[in-house]
Parts: sequence; C-alpha cells; structure tokens
Amino acid sequence: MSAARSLSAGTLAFDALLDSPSSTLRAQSRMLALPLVDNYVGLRATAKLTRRSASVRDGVAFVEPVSSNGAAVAAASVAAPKEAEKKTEKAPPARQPQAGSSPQAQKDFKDMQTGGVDQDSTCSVTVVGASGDLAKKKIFPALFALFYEGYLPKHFTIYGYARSKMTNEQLRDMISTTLTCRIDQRENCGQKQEDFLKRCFYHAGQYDSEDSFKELDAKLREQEGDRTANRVFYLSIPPNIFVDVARCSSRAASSSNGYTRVIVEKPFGRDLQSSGELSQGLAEHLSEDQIYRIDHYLGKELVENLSVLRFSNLIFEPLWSRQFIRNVQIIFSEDFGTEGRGGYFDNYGIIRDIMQNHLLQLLALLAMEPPVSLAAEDIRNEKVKALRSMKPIRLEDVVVGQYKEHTSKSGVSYPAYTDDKTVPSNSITPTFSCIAMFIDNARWDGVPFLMKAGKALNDKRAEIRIQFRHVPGNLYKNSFGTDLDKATNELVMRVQPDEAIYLKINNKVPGLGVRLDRSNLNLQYAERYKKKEFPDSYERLILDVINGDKRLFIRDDELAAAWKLFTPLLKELEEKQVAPELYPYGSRGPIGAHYLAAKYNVRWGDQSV
Ligand SMILES: NC(=O)C1=CN([C@@H]2O[C@H](COP(=O)(O)OP(=O)(O)OC[C@H]3O[C@@H](n4cnc5c(N)ncnc54)[C@H](OP(=O)(O)O)[C@@H]3O)[C@@H](O)[C@H]2O)C=CC1
Ligand SMILES: O=C1O[C@H](COP(=O)(O)O)[C@@H](O)[C@H](O)[C@H]1O
Repeated sequence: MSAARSLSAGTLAFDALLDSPSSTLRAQSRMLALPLVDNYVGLRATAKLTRRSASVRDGVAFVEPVSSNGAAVAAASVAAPKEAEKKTEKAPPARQPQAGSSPQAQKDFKDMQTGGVDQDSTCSVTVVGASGDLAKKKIFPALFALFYEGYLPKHFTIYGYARSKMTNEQLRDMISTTLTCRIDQRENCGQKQEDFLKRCFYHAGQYDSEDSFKELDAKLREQEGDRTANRVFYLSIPPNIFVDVARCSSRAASSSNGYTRVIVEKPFGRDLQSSGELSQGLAEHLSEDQIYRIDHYLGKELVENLSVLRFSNLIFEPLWSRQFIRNVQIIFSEDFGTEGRGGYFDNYGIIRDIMQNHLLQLLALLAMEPPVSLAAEDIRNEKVKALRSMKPIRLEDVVVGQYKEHTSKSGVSYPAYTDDKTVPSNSITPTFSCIAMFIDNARWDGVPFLMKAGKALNDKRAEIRIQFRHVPGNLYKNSFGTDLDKATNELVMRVQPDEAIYLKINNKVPGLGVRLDRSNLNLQYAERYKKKEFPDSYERLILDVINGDKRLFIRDDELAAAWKLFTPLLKELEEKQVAPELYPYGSRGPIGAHYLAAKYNVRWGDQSV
C-alpha cells in the first residue's frame, strides 16, 4: 500500500488520536505520526475548512451564507432567501459610552468586542407586554441599570406597549416602584431615575393590530427625528401571541434606516413540533439575524465565566474529559413553589420550564469542544454538536416528583402544588425531576451528566458540580478510610446565590503526624470583588441585543436539537401518565433522586454539604 493510501485509510484513526482528550495518547500519536505529519496536517486542515463552511443540522447539510460583517446568516435565511434578503439587518456603526459614565463603564465599554451604535443614531426599546410581571420585575430595572452605567446610547427611547390603558405618567409610576439603586453609595441615583423616566413612554394597543403598531411607529419617529433609528422589540408576552406581534411590528413598525431586532422570551414551544411551528411563524416575518431567543441563564455571571475558567487556565482543559471526570451534576433548586404562576406552570412542568432550556444550556457550554473562536457562530456550532451527540433519554433514567403540603415543626403550613387554584387537583405535572444523560462522543463516553431541578425544596441554588475520578494508586488512600469517593476532587461553580467557584482538595492538617483534611480552594465573588456589583442577567443580554452580539442567544438549530432530545421523553411521560413521587414542601426532594444517582455510582454533591 502506498504511503498516501495508507495515510488516507488511517485518517480516522489519526484524527481520533490527535483529538483524543488524553494528552498522553495525543503526544504518542504525534511521535508516531511524525514522518507523515506534514502530509497529514494538510489533509486534516482541508477537512476542517470544509467543515467550517458547511454545517449539518438535523441530518441536513446547510451551507452557511456569510453576511457582510462575516457572521453566518442562519437557517431561516437559508430557508426563505427572499424574505431574509429583505430583512437582513444592517450592521450598526461603532458606539461610545455615554458621556459622564464611570471610568469603569468606559473601560468595560472598550473591552466589548461588538461595537454598536454611534452617538448620532437613536435606539428604542419597545417592551411589548409592558404591563406584565417580567417587564416590571426584570426588563425595566435592567434598562435603568444600563442607563445608569452609561451603556445606553445617548439618544434612546423606551416604549411600553400593551393592551392595558395607561398614560405615560402611569407607566413611569409603575416603573419607578421597581427601580432600585443597587449600591447604597451611588450618587445622583434619584436624578438618574428621573432622567431615565423622562425617556419612557407608553402606547396602548392590540397585539394583532397593524394599525396599533403604525401608531407606535409614528410616535417612535417623533422621538427619532431624522437620525438613524435602531429598534428593539422585547416580546414579554405569552407565546401564543409572539407571531401576531412579529407580524404587526415587522410590517408596521420596523426601522426604515437602522436595525430592527426582536427579543423572544421563553417558552419557545412545548415540544419539537410546536417549537418548529413557532420558529416557522416568526421566520415568515423576521430573519434569523433579527431574532434573539433569550435564555436568561446564559446571562448569569458565573455562566459567562464557565468558558473563561475552562479555556483560559491551563489546568482545567486537559482534565475536561472522561479520562479524569467521573460525573457532572447540574442542579437547580428553589425554596418556593409555583406561587402565582401555577396556570402557566401546569402546562409546562419543570422539565420544560428549567431543564430543556436553562440546565441544558449549561450542559452544552460545559461539554462542547473548544470553539474555533469566541464568535457567536463558532460557539453555537459547538453547542449544537454537543447537543446532537447526546444519547436519547431513557425513562428509567428519569425521576419525577411533585411537592405536597407540609407543616413545619413550628406549625407553619406550606401548600401542595395542587392546592394552587389555577392547577387541576389531579395534576401530575412534575415540579421536580432528575435525569441521567450521556453524551455519545470521544470526550464524554460513559460519563453521567446528572441534572436535577425542583421547586419547593429546602434551598435555593443553581450550581454545576464536576466530580473527578479517584487518584490512581493513591499513596494516602489509607488516610481516607473506606470511602475513597469522599476524597475525590470536586470543582463547584455556584451560579447563585453567592456566586463562587471552589475546588475541593485534600491537604494535611497542620501539626505533627499526617492527618488529611478536605478543604476548598475558594473563589468567593463577594469576597474577591468587593467593590463590584454584578449585573443582572437581563442587563447583559439586553445590552448584547443592542450591540448585535448573539453569543448568548439560542440559535434555531440549537433550539431544535434541545427539543429533539426532550420531546420523546416528555411524550412518554405523558402517554404513560407517569405519576410523580410526592415530596414534602421544603424537603430535599424525592428519594428516587438518590437511587438514580446511585445507579451510576454518583453521590449528589449538594446533599453532602
Ligand atoms: N414572569 C417571569 O418570571 C418569567 C416570564 N417569562 C416569560 O416572559 C413572558 C412574559 O411573562 P409575564 O410578564 O410573566 O407574563 P404575563 O402573564 O404577566 O403577561 C404579560 C402581558 O401580556 C398580556 N397578556 C397576558 N395574557 C395574555 C393573553 N392571554 N392574551 C393577550 N395578552 C396577554 C398582558 O398585558 P395586557 O393585558 O395589558 O395586554 C400582560 O400584562 C412570557 O412568555 C413568560 O413565559 C420567562 C421567564 C420568567
Ligand atoms: O425561567 C424561569 O426561571 C426562574 C428562575 O430564574 P432565576 O434567575 O431566579 O434562577 C424560575 O423561577 C421560573 O419558574 C422559570 O420560568
């Protein structure tokens, strides 16, 4: 066999070795391959280039057209080229921080890679569903915080839009009750609030009326004058009216000379089919470029730090594989029930509400291969690959639970989920679930990824735990007693509350003799970054929309991959009417979670602290 033929026949093997998570294997294969290496690298590089310009989604190959600013124009544009051409947004010119903003804000500003809006253009954010809970609780306060920090462009306008009748003044009163100056020592906070509120307006209108949006358009134009007008519409409304609003806003209130971007809140459907229909409905009126599907967990400080930790420290990435990691746990818990949102929740349940989106996004970020760059499409390509490599979820790897009434020792009574008046008394919707998942690729083969999410549990937390394998031939094994599991390293990223990253290690207790102790190498954010306040995830994400940075938003194929993974399980649970295991309000959740973990030789990290 000629060298070229044997090389070509062996390409897969070389690929596997050179891509192997094992540094030893990689090093050995490099030595073996040395004489052939020039030839091989050439072949492999060609293959990579080809892979980069084409992608495979749901088994169909898409060639990614590249937009003028270098970003790939995603699937909707491919699917509907004529519509997409019309609606592909213009890239905004470069943007500066607002005059008078803090030096830190100015510095952070420079650090942002995605320049946005120039000082002569205007930017409006229309909050559709302004009378609702999310708008009051999160969106308006986030916009104020951005204004306070000087991140909003000089000429900006905020519009509230909903059916409720309200005057501008009433909207301002409503908003002002939720604005807070998060740091006591902040200067001019009151003045800043007044300045902010002056820029807030309200328009009452129907969600399916182009005329109402035309009226809004006229009002926006008054504010915009003859400047370049960039417009953001934040759809903070129930999903059944997303498409109506996309249609009316795009036909009657799109910017004629700047960008028009639309933020879409979850839930993006209930399953693969409904999510596909929703995506198709939106794609009739908007290009994929214009759609920002928000998952607020991606805007959390610790989640942003996950990639930094992994890719900018030498010590983690070499360990990031089945060779060293025994299991990964992604845990979400709340110490309150569905209070006030039972009507919504009963139609979705904890798997759709938290796991299919927030927790799966964390998993994808953690498990993805190193992206080619930090560009949005490069990161999202890797996330999609990780999601598409996941094994189907098996019912026997799933536990579901529902909270029941509980009276504490002091006599305080907590309701059952089904006590909520908006929830049917015979509901079997899970308020708790844990799932063992597996990724079928070279890096993660056989490593259990355990997800756990629940409401009305004993504490409120969101964290990622990475438990490492035992130290081979551990010289100190006799110091750990019989339970070697207790001596393994564990890396914990606590997303909330009290953001922290800590690594559990073994060390010697000071003194004579050798006694070992478990302790934490601990990065407590509050301690390390005393003077810093952490922006709410909505601040980061809204700013990204203004700047056109899609890194932290869900792409259409990513959404489809997530639903493809969960839909069969959700169908099976519903068809088989799987009854949830009841757990008392305020407890640690169903005991089944421990059996599931034990099946894979895993001990929940959050239960041992
Ligand atoms: N609240 C939260 O914590 C979170 C919410 N979300 C998502 O954000 C979006 C907004 O949430 P939230 O503010 O809680 O929602 P709301 O139920 O408060 O609805 C927002 C506004 O939409 C209008 N609206 C409500 N129901 C209907 C309806 N059936 N038909 C037409 N209009 C309606 C109402 O305004 P009006 O009557 O004045 O027109 C309401 O003020 C939803 O998609 C939700 O799933 C996501 C994460 C968390
Ligand atoms: O999306 C949702 O998230 C919240 C939890 O968000 P957090 O930022 O407070 O952790 C959850 O309560 C809600 O049910 C869900 O829809």
